[in-house]
Amino acid sequence: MIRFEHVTKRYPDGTTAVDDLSFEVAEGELVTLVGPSGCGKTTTMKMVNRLIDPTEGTVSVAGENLADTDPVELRRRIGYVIQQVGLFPHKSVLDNTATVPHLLGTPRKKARARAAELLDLVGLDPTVYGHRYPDQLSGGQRQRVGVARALAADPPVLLMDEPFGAVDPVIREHLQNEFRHLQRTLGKTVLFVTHDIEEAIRLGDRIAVYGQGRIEQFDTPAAVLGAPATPYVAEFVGADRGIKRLSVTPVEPGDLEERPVVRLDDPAGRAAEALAADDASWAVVLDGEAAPYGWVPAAALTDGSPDGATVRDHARPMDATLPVGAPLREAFGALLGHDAGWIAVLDEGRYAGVLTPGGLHAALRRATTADAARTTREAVTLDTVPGA
Ligand SMILES: Nc1ncnc2c1ncn2[C@@H]1O[C@H](COP(=O)(O)OP(=O)(O)OP(=O)(O)O)[C@@H](O)[C@H]1O
Repeated sequence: MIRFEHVTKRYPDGTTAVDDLSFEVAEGELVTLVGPSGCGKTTTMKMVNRLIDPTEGTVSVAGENLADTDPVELRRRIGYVIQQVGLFPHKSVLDNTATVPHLLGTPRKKARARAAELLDLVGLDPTVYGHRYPDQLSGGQRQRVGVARALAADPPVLLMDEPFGAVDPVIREHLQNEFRHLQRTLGKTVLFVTHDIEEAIRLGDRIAVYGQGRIEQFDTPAAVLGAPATPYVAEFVGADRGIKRLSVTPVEPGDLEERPVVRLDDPAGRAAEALAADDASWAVVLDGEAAPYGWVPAAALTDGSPDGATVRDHARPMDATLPVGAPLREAFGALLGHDAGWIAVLDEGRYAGVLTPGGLHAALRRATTADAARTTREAVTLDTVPGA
């Protein structure tokens, strides 16, 4: 959808901001450009809406070479969200959001109706906020209006330059999650600039890690964290990259441990025999619907179960469960939050096994091996991206 081919940008003073850059963003993909200040991220982004033209090379969007386009017309087709939002102070939130469709010729009433829908979509009730002016909003609310406005003309491509940089960390994470969800729902192609590796990881389908004027690695967050292509990337993503990887690695069925399973209504004696046969000290207890109820220690079943006792009489509830596919970070949090040292995992609502600290560790190792294999195997057609 967005394609850079051997693009170089030299400013008149001789600064080479971007040096022979080649990469491609697929349709519907969200790519984050991350790197330290001055490495050329913004210059890259501004070449997509022709706020800057390349010195050499070609930038194209949907197959169209941008050198052949009218910049003003192009910008109406490409949404642009920046940190300083740039809302018109004298226009209401609703009119700010309706600006571009109105410019494009949509009748005012229709443009406003669409604007109201978009405000709703970004979590601002149009009946409450629509008639306010930008200075009557919080920073986070202004950013939301910025996103709504960028979406108003329904552009296939969105460019976002540190859009959430000015809001506090809690609101920021909230906006990131909402935006990610919105982007997936709407299927927009997004190029997103940030200097924050956490943000890049949280949002990106793929991340381009910038060194000076060039991309050092272009890959999925899991691969960048699991197999940094260069020492520079390893340093940039941080010594705690193992921890960060917990956020981007999902729990898979193969990570789970099998435990003996008993039912709430099983006779205690029979359950005790089943555990003894497995030489197990505890079992997972499922309810009548095969959903996890909790666990039962073998000792409780064997010690003093009167005739007629069932597992229910000894079972201990444990309400934390996780679905297959949940990020390991969530699993780790759940493990730490419950004393049990394991957590029941569900596959489409049915009990699938338990995750233990050992399983968590194995899952991380699995992800590393898979990433390493993938990085060498999956050739990326980009000839200026080392390590890809
Ligand atoms: N108009 C200009 N004239 C000369 N040099 C420029 C100009 N604009 C940017 N630069 C230089 O080009 C390099 C890349 O700048 P750019 O704004 O693309 O970086 P960035 O990665 O977006 O940085 P930041 O995160 O600080 O915004 C920097 O060295 C910058 O000083």
